Amino acid sequence: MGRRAKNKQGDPRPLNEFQEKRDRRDSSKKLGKRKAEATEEDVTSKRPAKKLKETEGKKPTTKTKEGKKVAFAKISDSANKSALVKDKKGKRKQESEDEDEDVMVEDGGSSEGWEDVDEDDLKTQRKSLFQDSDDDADGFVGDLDDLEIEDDDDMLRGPVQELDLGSDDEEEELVPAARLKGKRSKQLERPSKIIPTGSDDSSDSDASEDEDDKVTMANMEARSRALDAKAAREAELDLEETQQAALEGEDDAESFDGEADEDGDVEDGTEAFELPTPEEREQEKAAGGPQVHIVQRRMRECVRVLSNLKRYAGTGRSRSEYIQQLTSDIASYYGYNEFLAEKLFQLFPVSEAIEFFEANEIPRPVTIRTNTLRTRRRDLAQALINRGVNLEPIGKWTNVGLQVFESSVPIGATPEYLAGHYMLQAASSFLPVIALAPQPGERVLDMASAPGGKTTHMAALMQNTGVVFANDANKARTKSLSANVHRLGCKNVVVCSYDGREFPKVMGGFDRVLLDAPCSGTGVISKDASVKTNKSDRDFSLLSHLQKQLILCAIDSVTPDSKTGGYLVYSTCSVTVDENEAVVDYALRKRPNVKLVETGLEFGVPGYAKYRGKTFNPSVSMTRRFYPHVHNMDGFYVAKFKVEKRLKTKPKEESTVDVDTGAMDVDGEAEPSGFNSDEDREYIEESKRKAMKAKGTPCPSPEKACAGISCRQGSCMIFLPVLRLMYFLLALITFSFYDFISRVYCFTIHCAYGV
Ligand SMILES: C[S@@+](CC[C@H](N)C(=O)[O-])C[C@H]1O[C@@H](n2cnc3c(N)ncnc32)[C@H](O)[C@@H]1O
Repeated sequence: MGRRAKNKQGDPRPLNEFQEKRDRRDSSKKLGKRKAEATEEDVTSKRPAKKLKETEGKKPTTKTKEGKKVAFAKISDSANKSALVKDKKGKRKQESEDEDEDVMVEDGGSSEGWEDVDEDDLKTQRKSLFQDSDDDADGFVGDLDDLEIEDDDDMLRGPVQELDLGSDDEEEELVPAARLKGKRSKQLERPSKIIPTGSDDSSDSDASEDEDDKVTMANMEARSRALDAKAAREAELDLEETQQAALEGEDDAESFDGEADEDGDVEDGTEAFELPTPEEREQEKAAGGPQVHIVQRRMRECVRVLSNLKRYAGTGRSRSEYIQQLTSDIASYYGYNEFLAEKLFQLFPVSEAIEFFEANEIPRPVTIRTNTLRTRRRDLAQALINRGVNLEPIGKWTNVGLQVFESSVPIGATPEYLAGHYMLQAASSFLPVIALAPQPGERVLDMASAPGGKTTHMAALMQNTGVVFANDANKARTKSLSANVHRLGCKNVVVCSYDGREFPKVMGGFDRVLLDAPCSGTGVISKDASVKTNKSDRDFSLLSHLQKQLILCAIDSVTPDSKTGGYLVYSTCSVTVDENEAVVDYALRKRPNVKLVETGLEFGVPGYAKYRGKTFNPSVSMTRRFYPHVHNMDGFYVAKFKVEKRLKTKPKEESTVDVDTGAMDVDGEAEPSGFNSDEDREYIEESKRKAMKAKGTPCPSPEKACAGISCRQGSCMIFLPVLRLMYFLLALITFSFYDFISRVYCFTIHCAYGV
């Protein structure tokens, strides 16, 4: 429930609150505690309509019991217990279906909680939803520029799948001989809903029993007594089970986290966990991969051991061996390639890493952005509610975002959508535009803009004044960009298609530039699971290199003389350090005329100023990271730069800087090039020369001909005049020599013949 509750739409925690929570977490170090906290959040993040329903004739005591039963079902280690719980759950469902509905709302994971919102609820919502504007918003959300309408159901289903590291037996029951073959996520083989529903098969059994044995006047009294006795027995069992669940829940939670309790002691009787031997691993492989429940148990054990290696590690085993086993199991359990599983695992403390991987299995909420060029959020919400769309403002941090919970119409094809009243857009995509804060009348560049979610947002903030150059290197993608620009009625947008690295040569002098860079997409794995397997070390190197080139060109496109701006925002939908902090740090080193400034975003985790032995510029902590498991939005990164006038001094020599800061370079080698100073000119000249050669045009000048061969621009500047002088002298000498010879010849002729 803890993780599920966290992934439920809730207010984005502001940075300080998030940090407080982290501090609390660090001090308590108990998953049990996290669960308790999450429960509180869960209650506060419930939607108004459901709250209304809960207060109508519900039995809170039963609700609590049910909730605990769910927890028990999840964490139970015994197959018998598990079966018992399921059986009993079914019975309870028969007794009261309403109760189940409440439980689901409370657990916050299931769509059923919202499926039967009736007219009255909708009316109540209509009245209350926007009366106090954003103030009642509890939300946080995900990216949907390319939302498939068929996926709506999935997107709306809510977070019901989760790694249940303590429910091995249930898993076994459902997938008896499931083995981890290949890279397919085992999440897919898990039940889509852990929370019991009204359609539970077992719920019917009692009914049929009762029907067989018909009620007559004669047996009525006896039956009634029997039913009373049965109810009393069940109540007793319920109580017993609830207490047991509470106890085991705590135990399991602690053993999952493997962390010490409040006194700093660990559970008594916990034994060391022995890793499988190489032979055992071979056997496992030969048998077609480990079974799901074995992997789950091993992951849980490794997490526990890593929390206190000294105490729980097997004899002679090192931390790295447990980490290796854990990342390998994460890779097979969630379907990642081992390289990426390890790369992402390294970003977080051990138990948080599991939460991150879990969150990637859950779709982020559906969100839309009101196009203020065409309508107001309140009017849009009303229009959509009238069409049967169940929605709510996203959160206080945006006054244009709406989260869609449920819709009886395809949200990407309503008349309002077609009329450009909104954009289907992930909440994370709002962030870089909010950070950039383009002003009316400015000249703005969106360097990598297709399909235009952020471009159209900027145009709206600028109230259709000034100009936004919406560029994208991919011509095909500029079609959807243009379509969106037209649909949303943006009149201040110019669409163009250049490689971003050609800026500012093609045009420059912008007040603000947004570089929403092409990236690996490790922040949007819940939307595109192919990222799990198709990214290699080389991809990250190439992307990081491209991002470094683009960011320098983006910086150079900003005019430091801007009266109102002079800003660049760099963003990615990736969580890796190579694509984020390393790129930002590189830009700071290569362009001494820029500095990082606060993004102005109210929440987000500070960027890494140090990471795995690398030290970046300390100001990198001003950048912001966003995570699915923390903010319930796509993984995202935002950095904001202020561009100032160039100083005469040259940027520090790369090698020195690398030694100083230990910052990462492309492919781990010396940085190949930026687009900068004398060094860059050489590369530019070379590419010009190549382009001219390709066109069959002769190279226009000796400088250009020699650029890119081996000489540097600086040495050419000295060498060429010397060479020219030598030619001149040689010519003079040659001329003088010929002149002398011809004179001698003339003199001889004159003497000999007297002519
Ligand atoms: C993350 S997407 C941009 C999303 C866009 N900002 C939005 O909000 O809708 C990155 C874009 O960069 C474009 N791209 C890739 N390489 C590029 C380059 N060298 N120059 C400019 N754009 C590039 C891709 O075609 C892609 O559309």
